[in-house]
Amino acid sequence: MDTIILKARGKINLTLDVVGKRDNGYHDLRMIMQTINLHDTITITKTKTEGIRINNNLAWLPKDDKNITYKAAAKFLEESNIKAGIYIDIFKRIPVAAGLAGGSSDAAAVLVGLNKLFGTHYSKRQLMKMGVEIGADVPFCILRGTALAEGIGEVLTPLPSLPPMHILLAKPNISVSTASVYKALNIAEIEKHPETDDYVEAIKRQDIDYMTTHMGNVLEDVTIKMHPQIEEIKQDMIRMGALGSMMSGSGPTVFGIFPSKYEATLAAEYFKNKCGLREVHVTSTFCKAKREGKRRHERKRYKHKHEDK
Ligand SMILES: C[C@](O)(CO)[C@H](O)COP(=O)(O)OP(=O)(O)OC[C@H]1O[C@@H](n2ccc(N)nc2=O)[C@H](O)[C@@H]1O
Ligand SMILES: Nc1ncnc2c1ncn2[C@@H]1O[C@H](COP(=O)(O)OP(=O)(O)OP(=O)(O)O)[C@@H](O)[C@H]1O
Repeated sequence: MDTIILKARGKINLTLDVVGKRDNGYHDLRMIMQTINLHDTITITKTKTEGIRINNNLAWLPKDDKNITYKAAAKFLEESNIKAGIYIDIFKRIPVAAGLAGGSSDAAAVLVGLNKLFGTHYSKRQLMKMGVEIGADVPFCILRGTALAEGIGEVLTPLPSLPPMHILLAKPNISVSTASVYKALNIAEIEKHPETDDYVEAIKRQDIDYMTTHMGNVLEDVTIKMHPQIEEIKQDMIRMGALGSMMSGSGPTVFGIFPSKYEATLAAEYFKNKCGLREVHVTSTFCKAKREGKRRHERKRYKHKHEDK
């Protein structure tokens, strides 16, 4: 195998709490993360000439060692002591610098893809360990699904899959640097912390009503102070029928959970046409259990087919 194509899915934070600050500036978190189906497509090809080459479909996105996928590939080659040539093509759909872990997910896909391409058989845990050195969200992007994330985001406890939910993403026409949001946060000034443990229980009993009405993100106040239009988008989403709406990660993307794809699509038209937002997507929550069930089924079918011969 010389080429592999992977889906690098984004994420939303259903809750995000900051519980401490480390000497190196990083923050201790407790947050519930959820993979969404909106994805970038990553194609990795082995090449004859040694080195890492990158291409992507956005004119302004780095194509050199500034691209996070370069760092992921370099880390993998260093860890595995492999000397090889790699070409990475990225087709971006996930908005950049948006709070949706677009870059982190690309990096995660590169680690997973190279592991398959070179047959190195690293475990998921080993890949996640490599991943955290590239970015705090990378381990979750390797794990995927629904999870409680602690530490700086890398201590992950998988949670039961959520029932499929319709998600609308609306990004104001601005980009926000994650570092600047964490820098501006004053932990002592946090007014309301999300009830993370109660939220975990609600996920366990699949209580959608609780899940849509008890989301909370302590970074919201910080980013909204910088860009008040985030609050307007949140309120518009509720007015347009969202069961709940919140900023994802450090922002500025706002997501809404809608009762149907139809209502999410109507609201999307409003944000695109009436508010002039350029990056609006209707997507859904990624169900890991369903995906793994499908894979088991495919393996079984493959086995049957070959045993019949
Ligand atoms: C906001 C979230 O997306 C929520 O899921 C993540 O916490 C951010 O994860 P990320 O973008 O992968 O983070 P990194 O690329 O490792 O770090 C970006 C910047 O965010 C800050 N950062 C990140 C994670 C963390 N637990 N504490 C932090 O203070 C650091 O100052 C760092 O300079
Ligand atoms: N493959 C990539 N995809 C997206 N951004 C990249 C990539 N490589 C480098 N970057 C740089 O990383 C920064 C933002 O990354 P990213 O899109 O992961 O942020 P984010 O949406 O805020 O994610 P997170 O929720 O993890 O903070 C931008 O400055 C961008 O130029």
